[in-house]
Amino acid sequence: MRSKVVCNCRLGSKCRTGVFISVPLRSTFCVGTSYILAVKVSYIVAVIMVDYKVQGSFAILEVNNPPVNALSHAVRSGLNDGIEKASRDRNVKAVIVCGKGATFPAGADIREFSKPKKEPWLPEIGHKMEKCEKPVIAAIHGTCLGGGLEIALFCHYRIALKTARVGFPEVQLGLLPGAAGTQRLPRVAGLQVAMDMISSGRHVLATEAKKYGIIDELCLKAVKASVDFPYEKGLEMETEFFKQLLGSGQSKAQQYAFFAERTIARWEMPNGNYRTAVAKPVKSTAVIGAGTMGSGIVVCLLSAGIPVYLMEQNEKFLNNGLKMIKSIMEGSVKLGKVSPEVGRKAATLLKPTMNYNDLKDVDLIPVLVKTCRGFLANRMHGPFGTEGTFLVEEGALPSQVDRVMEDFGLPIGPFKVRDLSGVDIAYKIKQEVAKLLGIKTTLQTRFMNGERYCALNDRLFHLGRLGRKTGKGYYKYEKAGGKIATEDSDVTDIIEKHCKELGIQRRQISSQEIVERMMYSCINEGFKILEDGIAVRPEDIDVCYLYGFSFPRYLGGPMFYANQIGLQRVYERICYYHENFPYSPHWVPSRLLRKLAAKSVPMNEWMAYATGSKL
Ligand SMILES: CCCCCCCCCCCCC[C@H](O)CC(=O)SCCNC(=O)CCNC(=O)[C@H](O)C(C)(C)COP(=O)(O)OP(=O)(O)OC[C@H]1O[C@@H](n2cnc3c(N)ncnc32)[C@H](O)[C@@H]1OP(=O)(O)O
Ligand SMILES: NC(=O)c1ccc[n+]([C@@H]2O[C@H](COP(=O)([O-])OP(=O)(O)OC[C@H]3O[C@@H](n4cnc5c(N)ncnc54)[C@H](O)[C@@H]3O)[C@@H](O)[C@H]2O)c1
Repeated sequence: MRSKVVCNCRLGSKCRTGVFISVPLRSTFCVGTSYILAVKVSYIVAVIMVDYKVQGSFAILEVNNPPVNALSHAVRSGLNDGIEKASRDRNVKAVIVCGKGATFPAGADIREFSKPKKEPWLPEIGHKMEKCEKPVIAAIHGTCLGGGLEIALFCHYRIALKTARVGFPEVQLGLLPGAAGTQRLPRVAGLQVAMDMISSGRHVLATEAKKYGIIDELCLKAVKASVDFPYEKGLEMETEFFKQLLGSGQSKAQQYAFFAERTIARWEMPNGNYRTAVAKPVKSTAVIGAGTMGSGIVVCLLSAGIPVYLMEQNEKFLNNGLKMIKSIMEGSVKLGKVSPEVGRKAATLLKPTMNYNDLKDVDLIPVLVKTCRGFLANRMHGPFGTEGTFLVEEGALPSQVDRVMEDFGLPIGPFKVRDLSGVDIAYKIKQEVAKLLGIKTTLQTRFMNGERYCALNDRLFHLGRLGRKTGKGYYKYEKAGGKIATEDSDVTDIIEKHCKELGIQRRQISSQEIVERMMYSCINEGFKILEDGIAVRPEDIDVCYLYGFSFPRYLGGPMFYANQIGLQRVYERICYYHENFPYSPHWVPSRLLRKLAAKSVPMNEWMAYATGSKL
C-alpha cells in the first residue's frame, strides 16, 4: 500500500519543493539517505528527520533537521524509533547519536512550545537511550544546547570536537532544562558548575566542559543503569517546574524575543536587503565632543578594536573626556564586558586631538549634533519621558516613579536616566522646539502651542542641577560625576514650590497609574509608528527597546507587552487618559490600535491592517 503523495516530486527522490516525499507505509526508515520522508494516509502522520544508518557494528542516528537540528516532534520520533531499532538489531554493537550539517541538536524546537504537545517526550527517549544495553555515544559538534545537551547527558559517552559548545540557554527563554538537565548535569559536573551553567545560560567550550566531566572523551563511565528514588523524584519536580514555566507569560515573551531578533535581521530596503548588503570596512573613526554621549561612543568603538580620534574644543574638556573614557573602560574590564587585552589595547587606539585636520582621512564620524523628535525609539520615548514629568507635577515624586518603573522591570528609572544623560539635554531639546515655534517659555509656562507643558525640568536646569555631571539633578550624588543616587529633600521642595506657584493641587498617584501612563502613552505612539510605516513590524520596535532601553526581556518589548495585556484593555485605558488629558496629543488614540482592538487581531496579522491590505 502506498500513501498519498503530498508534493509532485518523484518517489524516493530528494524533495525539491521542501514539502515531503511519501513512501510505502512499511518503510519507516530510509537507510543511508538524508531525505525527509512523510508517511501520509489522509493526513501526514509522521515526518522522519533522523537518518538511520548501520556502518560496521555501529548504528548511527543522525539528526537531520536544518539549520540547528532542533528536537522537533519528528526528530524525537526518529530518535525514539532509531534507538528501539538499534536495540533490536543483533548486528549493532554500539549506537552513535549525532547531528548532520552545522551542529548537534541545539535544543528543543522552540516553535513547538506554543503548539499542542506531542509525545514522545525527550526524557522518555533519553531513558530509552540510557537503558539500551549497547553503548550509546553522543558525537558532538557545533552547539549542543538545551534538550541537545540533555540527550547527550543521557548517552553513556560523550565525545566532542574542540570547537563544540555546550550549554543550557533555557533561562534566556524563561525556562529551565526540562529533560532531566537539572538532575543530570550536577551529577556529572558538580553542583557549582551546574548552577552556574543553568542560571547563566552561557555556552561552554568543549575544552572547558571536558574539565567538568560533561564531555567524557577518555573512558567508559559506568552507565547509570538504575535510577534511584531521588533521581526520579528530582525528575518529577523538574517536569512540574518546566510545565509551569512553559505556560508562563515570561517564557512566552522570551521565546517571542528570540524569534523577533532573528526576524528583524531579515531587513529589506528599497535599494537592498540583508542578503545583498556589503559591510564597508571601517579602519578609523572620529568622535567630536568628549561629553556624555561622545565618551560612551568612544568606549564602544575601542571595545570593538577600532581606532578613534577624540576631538574637543579645549584641553580641559578633552582631559575630562579622557578621564571618563578611562574610567568606563576600566569598569568594563572589571565587569568582564571586555577582556583585559582589549582594555590595554584601547589606550593605543585612542588619539586625542583639538585639530580638525587630523580627521580628514577617517572613515566614519558618528553625528552627535542636532536633535529631532526621533524616528522610532526617541519618538516613542518622548511621551514616556513627558508623562513621567507630568506625574511628578501632579503628585508623584521622581523616586516613586523610578521605583515603580524599576519594579515593572526597567533596569533604571526614567529620572535616574535623565540625571545620567543630563537635565540640560532635556532642557535644550524643549528649547529647540520652542525656538522653532517662535515661543519663549518661562517657569510659569503651562501650554506650548496648545499642548500641556511642564517647566519643572527647566527649574532644575536654571538651578544648575544638571544631573550626575554636577552632582545633583533629580537626585543628589556623592560628587560631581558620581553614580550613587540619593533622594534629595531639596528636589521635593522645588517640586512643591513649582506646584504652589502654578496653583496645582497635588494628589496621591497609584503605581498602576504610573505604569499605565508611562507605558500606554509610548505603546500608543508605537502603533502610530506602525501606521506611519516607520517600523515595518512590531518586532522592529520591540527589539529596539530590548537593546536600546534594556526593556525587560521577560516582557518581550512594549508591543508584545500590549498584546499580552490585551489590545482592547490598552485601547480603553488610552481613551480614558485622552479624555482626562485632552491637551497631550500623545493620548490621541492610534487608529490602527482602535481597529486591531475592535477585531482582536493576533499580533502576526497587525501589519496587514497597518498597510491596509486588511481593513
Ligand atoms: C503541557 C505539557 C508539557 C509537558 C512537558 C513535559 C515534558 C518535558 C519535555 C521538555 C523538554 C525540554 C527540553 C529542553 O530542556 C528545552 C530546550 O531545549 S529550549 C531550547 C534551548 N536551545 C536554545 O535556546 C538554542 C537557541 N538557538 C540559538 O541559540 C542559536 O540559534 C544557535 C543554535 C546558537 C545558532 O545560532 P546561529 O548560527 O546564529 O543561527 P540562528 O540563531 O540565526 O538560527 C538559525 C535558524 O534556526 C532557528 N532556531 C534556532 N534554534 C532554534 C530552536 N531551538 N528551535 C527552533 N528554531 C530554532 C532560528 O530561529 C533561525 O531561524 P529563523 O528564525 O531565522 O527562521
Ligand atoms: N546625553 C544623551 O543621553 C543624549 C541622547 C541623545 C542625543 N544626545 C545628543 O548628543 C549630543 C551630545 O550630547 P552630550 O550629552 O554628550 O553633551 P555634553 O554636553 O555632555 O558634551 C558635549 C561636548 O561637546 C563638546 N563640543 C561642543 N562643540 C564642539 C566642537 N565644535 N568641537 C569639539 N567639541 C565640541 C563640548 O565641549 C562638550 O564637552 C547633543 O547634541 C545631544 O542632544 C545626547
